[in-house]
Amino acid sequence: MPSPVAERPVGRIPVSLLTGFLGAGKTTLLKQLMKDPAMAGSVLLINEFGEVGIDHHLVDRLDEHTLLLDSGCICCSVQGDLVRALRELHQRFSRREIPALSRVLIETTGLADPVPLVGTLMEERFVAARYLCDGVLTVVDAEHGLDQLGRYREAVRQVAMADRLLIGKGDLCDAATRTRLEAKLAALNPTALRLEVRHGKVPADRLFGGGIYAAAGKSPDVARWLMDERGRYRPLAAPAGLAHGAAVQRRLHVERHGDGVSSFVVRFEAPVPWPGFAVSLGRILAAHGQRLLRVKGLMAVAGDPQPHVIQCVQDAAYPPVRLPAWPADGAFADRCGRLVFIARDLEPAAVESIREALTDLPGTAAAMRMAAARPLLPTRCWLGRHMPVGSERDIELDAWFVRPKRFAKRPVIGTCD
Ligand SMILES: Nc1nc2c(ncn2[C@@H]2O[C@H](COP(=O)(O)OP(=O)(O)OP(=O)(O)O)[C@@H](O)[C@H]2O)c(=O)[nH]1
Repeated sequence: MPSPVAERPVGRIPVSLLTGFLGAGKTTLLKQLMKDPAMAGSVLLINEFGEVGIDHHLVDRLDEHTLLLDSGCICCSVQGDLVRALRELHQRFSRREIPALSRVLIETTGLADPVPLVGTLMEERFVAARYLCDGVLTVVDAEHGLDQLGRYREAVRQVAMADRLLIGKGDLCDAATRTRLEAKLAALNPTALRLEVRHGKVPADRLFGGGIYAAAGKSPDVARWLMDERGRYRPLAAPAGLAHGAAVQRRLHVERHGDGVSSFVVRFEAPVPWPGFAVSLGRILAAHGQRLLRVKGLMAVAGDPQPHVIQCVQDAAYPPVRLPAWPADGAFADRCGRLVFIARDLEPAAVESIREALTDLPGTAAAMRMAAARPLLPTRCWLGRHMPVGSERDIELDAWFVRPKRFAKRPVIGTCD
C-alpha cells in the first residue's frame, strides 16, 4: 500500500511548514527526508535570512522541484514572495510544465514567525482555493532550545504553532537540560506529537497527514495570533509603489523581530589556511557567541579543491563537512569562501573586529600558539604548548581539531553524503 505521503491528493495540494529556530536542524532534516521515496512529487520552497543562500547547496535534490525564496524574511514578505511562488507553481502545474505535485514543503528561515505564513495559507484567496495547510513541523534544538525559547518570541511561536515537535541534537544535550526543555515544550504546546530526530532522520509518514491545520487543541494564544494577523498585510495588497512596499515590509520586519537583528557576509578572496581560520573563528565565537545567532558558509581551504561547509550556532561550532564540488552557479560560482553571520544586538565595532580577524588570519605557527593558550575554543584546535610543530606537514586536521600527526587517531574532515 503506498504511503499516505506519496498519494496523489484529491483537490487541494497539501502544504507543510518546516520551521524551527536558527540552526535547529531544518536543512539536515530536509536532506534526509528528500531521500525518502514517499516524498516523490513534492516541491521544496527554501527561504533563508541573509544575503547569500547556503541551504539549497546542502540539499541534494536541486531541480525544478526546489525553489528559493531568496528575497529576505519570508514572514515579512509573505503576501509577495510566498503567494507569488505558490501561484506560479500552480500555474506551471496547470499548464503541465511540471508533473503532479503531491506536496509542498516550505522551509522557513530560523527567524520566521509561522503565524503570517499559516494565516496566508488558510486565507489568501488564490492560495487557499488550491492548497491546504496540513501541518506545522517545528525542529527544536535540544542543545540551545531552552535558551532560545527564553529569549526569542519567534522561537516560542514556532513551538506553540506546531503539530509536530521534532527534537534534534539530543546527542548534545545533558539529561537535566532535556527534562527542562520537555517541561517547557509541554507548557507551550501540550498536544503536538513529539518525535526524536537524530541527525535529521525521521520517517516521512510520521510527519504528514495530520489533516487541515487548526488552532483548536493548541494554546489559546494560537487562535488569538491568527486573528490578530488578519488584515495586518492589507497595506501591501494596496496598489502601492515599490518603495512604499519595501517600507511597509521593513516596518513589519521591525515589528516582528525588533530592529536588533542584522546579517552580514564576510567574503574571502583566497583559500584560507585551516589552522589560522579555525582558531580565529573559535575566538570570534568565544567572544560574541551570545549575540551571534548563526554563522554558516562555504569556505575554500588551502590545499583542498572541495568547499567546506561551516556551521555554527551561538558559540557552538559543528563538525565541518566537504561538499563534493563548488556550486556551478549562484554566489559561490566564483569559488570564493563566504561566511554569513546573523546576529542580534551586535554593535558595529564588533562587526568590524570580526571582519578584521577573518581578513588578517594568523599563520599556522601563530595559530598553534593561540590555540595552545585557549584550549577550550569552540573550534577545538588542540596543541600542547610544549609540543612544537616542525612544519605544516606534521599537522593533522580532524574536523575542528588541529594537532600534530602523531596524535591524530581519526580520519580527516568528513564529506557531505
Ligand atoms: N550533533 C548533532 N548535530 C546536528 C543534529 N541535527 C543537526 N545538526 C547540526 O546542526 C547544524 C545546523 O543544522 P542545519 O540543519 O543547517 O540547521 P537549520 O535549522 O537548517 O539552520 P538555519 O537554516 O540557518 O536556521 C549542522 O552542522 C548540523 O549537522 C543532530 O541531531 N545532532
